[in-house]
Amino acid sequence: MASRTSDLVVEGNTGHDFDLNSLLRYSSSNVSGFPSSPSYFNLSQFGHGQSNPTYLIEAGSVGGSVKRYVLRKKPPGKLLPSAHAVDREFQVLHALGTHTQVPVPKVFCLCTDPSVIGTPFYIMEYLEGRIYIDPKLPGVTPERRHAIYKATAKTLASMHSADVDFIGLGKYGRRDNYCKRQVERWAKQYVASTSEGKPARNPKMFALVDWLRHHIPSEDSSGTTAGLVHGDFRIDNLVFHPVEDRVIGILDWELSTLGNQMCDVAYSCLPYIADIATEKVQEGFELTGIPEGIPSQAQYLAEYCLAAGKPWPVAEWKFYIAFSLFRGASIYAGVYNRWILGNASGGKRAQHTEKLTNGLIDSAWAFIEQESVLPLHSPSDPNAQDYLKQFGNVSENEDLLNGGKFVPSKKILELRNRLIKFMEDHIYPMENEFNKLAQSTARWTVHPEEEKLKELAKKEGLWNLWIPFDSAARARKLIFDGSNYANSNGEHNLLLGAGLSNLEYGYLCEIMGRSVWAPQVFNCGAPDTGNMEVLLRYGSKEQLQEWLVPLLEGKIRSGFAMTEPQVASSDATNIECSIKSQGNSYIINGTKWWTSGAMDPRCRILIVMGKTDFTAAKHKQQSMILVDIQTPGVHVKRPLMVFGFDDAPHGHAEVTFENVCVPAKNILLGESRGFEIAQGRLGPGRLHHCMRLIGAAERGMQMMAQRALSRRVFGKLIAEQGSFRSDLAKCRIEVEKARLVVLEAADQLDRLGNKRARGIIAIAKVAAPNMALQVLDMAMQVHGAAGVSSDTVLAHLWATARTLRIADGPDEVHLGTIAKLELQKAKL
Ligand SMILES: Cc1cc2nc3c(=O)[nH]c(=O)nc-3n(C[C@H](O)[C@H](O)[C@H](O)COP(=O)(O)OP(=O)(O)OC[C@H]3O[C@@H](n4cnc5c(N)ncnc54)[C@H](O)[C@@H]3O)c2cc1C
Repeated sequence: MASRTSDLVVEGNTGHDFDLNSLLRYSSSNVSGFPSSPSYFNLSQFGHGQSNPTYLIEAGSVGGSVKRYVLRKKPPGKLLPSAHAVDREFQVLHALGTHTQVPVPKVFCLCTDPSVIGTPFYIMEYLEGRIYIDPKLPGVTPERRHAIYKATAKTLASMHSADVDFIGLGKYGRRDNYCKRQVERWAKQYVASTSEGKPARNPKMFALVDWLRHHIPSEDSSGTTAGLVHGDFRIDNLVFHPVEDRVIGILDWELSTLGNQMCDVAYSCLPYIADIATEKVQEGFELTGIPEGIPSQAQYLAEYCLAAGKPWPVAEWKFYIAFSLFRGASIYAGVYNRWILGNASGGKRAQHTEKLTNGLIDSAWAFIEQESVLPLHSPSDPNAQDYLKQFGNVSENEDLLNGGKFVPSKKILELRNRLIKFMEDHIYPMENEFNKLAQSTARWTVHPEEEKLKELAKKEGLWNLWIPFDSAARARKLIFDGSNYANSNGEHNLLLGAGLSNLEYGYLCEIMGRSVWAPQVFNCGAPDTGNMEVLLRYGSKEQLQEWLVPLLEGKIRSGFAMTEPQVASSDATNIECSIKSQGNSYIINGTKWWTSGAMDPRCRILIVMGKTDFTAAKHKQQSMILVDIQTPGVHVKRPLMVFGFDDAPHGHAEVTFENVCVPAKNILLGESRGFEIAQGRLGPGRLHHCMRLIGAAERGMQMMAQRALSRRVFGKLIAEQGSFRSDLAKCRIEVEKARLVVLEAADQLDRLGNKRARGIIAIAKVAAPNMALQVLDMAMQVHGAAGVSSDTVLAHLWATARTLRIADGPDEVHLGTIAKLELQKAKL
């Protein structure tokens, strides 16, 4: 049974005696939204946990609701060196909460002044949810147990995928030799907690230290498994949503640092090995039987490895588990010592921790002495021979038949079929009509049928499918109060998409790419998706409400203005547009071109990249700012042509900015953060182009084959000509190769994030346009003169594909990235 967060409060026990008035004064001035002179102010201590004392603050004014916050402080008294650093907890929570979708409580303020309540503390958001104290999950159905463990593995993987350099935690700790340093650190702590007059020392602990020193995995020194480490990642440090089986907050970051992430993974697996809730420490699930529904250790680990992109750790697992048990033993020895000294924050429970310490040491030795501790291969590896032996014949195993890496799920197949039908029923039949208007004098107007099709797409649930579930989570929290959003007449109109991963979207985006007219009908067109992604990831609540919501609704469109005619813009450090701070405003001056979408009559907002500081470091000069296209001084000068296509009514415009004055609140993320945002925007946006290019190529393949089967040349169908058959086959090979690369890139983007997936994204961005050009060129060839005319869609698809060897970074830039990573690998 889960405990509600509020159940964990111990009534009347504030543990320590500190000045409540002083705390109230401090909170009123430093916590945003805190009642200024509350008529009700109460403090109660959370009983769970042995670490930094944690309190529930409740404050309310007459007639208003009671607001809840959580205070976490350093314990009083003499402490072990470097322990209980609440300032570090605050730092990591702030970084993750601001820059990632990793679920953490929002932090409000850090107070390092001991005069306020005696020791440093910070105040954070109170999360109402469920906490599972017992990892056996008693009273929970098997299905939910399974979901809870799966969510735990995925949450750990998402936290481990945080790009520490990007989120400002690059110096949060040393990355290499983590285990080496940790073994010494906890050995020292154990010695400090056990000595004359203190708890007795256990000689097996020193033998364990020795074993660990000799078995540190080589990846520990190379740093290949390094990143953000939580240090105490276990199920009872997670707050689950009140009703859904997903994590809404990771708590207790006291031991967090940078280092070897496999230590976190092993630590989270300890319930399989040891039961620290009872004195029978050595009886983990693997011995007592895994409660129904909870995955086996190997399955849990496989879930994590798959989500985090980590290799199966069979060779190193003995070390990591033994290390976790050793570290646990040392921590509990410290708790027991504090209990003896009278300042353990967990109260009476601490008196049992000596037994726990020794039990963990015994568990470590029992584990080390086992012959094998994990199956040779991950259960998710379909080639795993021992898995097959364990689970029987491959052909009888549905998971293996249906669950290959690039086999879409039933949900995606169903969406894909609906999308294909929509294309056949509504898009292809309208292409001629749309084209006609786009070539007429009324070209810069929107065809009324397009808006009708948008409504239809919404009704059919084919709307905003591009939104990755993690980006949706932020918007849901910031603007929709945690709920999905349906329009007032209750139609199937989920504005935040269908909760898909980038990989899942790949199977759908490809279908949209078969027609240049399709993406915008599903609100999945460029540059809107990239711009919405920027707002979803980096926009403030106000910016989201003003601009993101109408974009999500498809009521307005947007442009992204970075490229400038006078400088080589593939290197964005060259851009010259100036964004000057002036009082409460920014003044923008510059000329942009190729601002796609700026000609569209529905275009209302531009994201402009310019320089706020021409003297700063090269990548810190740039910022991005939101500019309402109707602001005085914004001049949309002319549409640019791509091989004779102006892509009306959307268009690619030259736009000048003449003393354009916008409010300071329009800056995105803050000054000098332009490059950071560009990196976040470009990964998914680039891949969407690649996905659509696969679809464009498939359309070319289909048209080419149909033409070849119906057109006779020199007495034979083209399809009967040997040279054609060989070319067709080569095209198919290219399409399949490129599709695999694009799906792999989407999968890596989901699992590893933008930065770590940059190599494969660059490969996809070069491979997809070049493949599409080859296939469409062949399709045009087979169509003869008709192929290069505007009587078929081929020329337009080809022209669009050709621009993508330049737009979103020319091939050469991506080739440079690929080569750089390749050379780096060789240097390791
Ligand atoms: C249809 C279309 C739509 C676009 N939409 C937008 C938009 O919405 N918003 C926006 O801001 N921009 C947009 N662009 C602009 C596009 O992103 C830029 O054209 C692109 O970044 C290249 O910049 P540039 O044109 O200034 O070329 P330059 O930077 O001058 O580069 C020219 C050439 O130099 C070579 N080169 C560059 N770097 C290297 C290198 N490292 N090694 C070797 N050779 C190199 C390449 O051959 C490259 O093509 C669009 C472009 C097109 C064609």
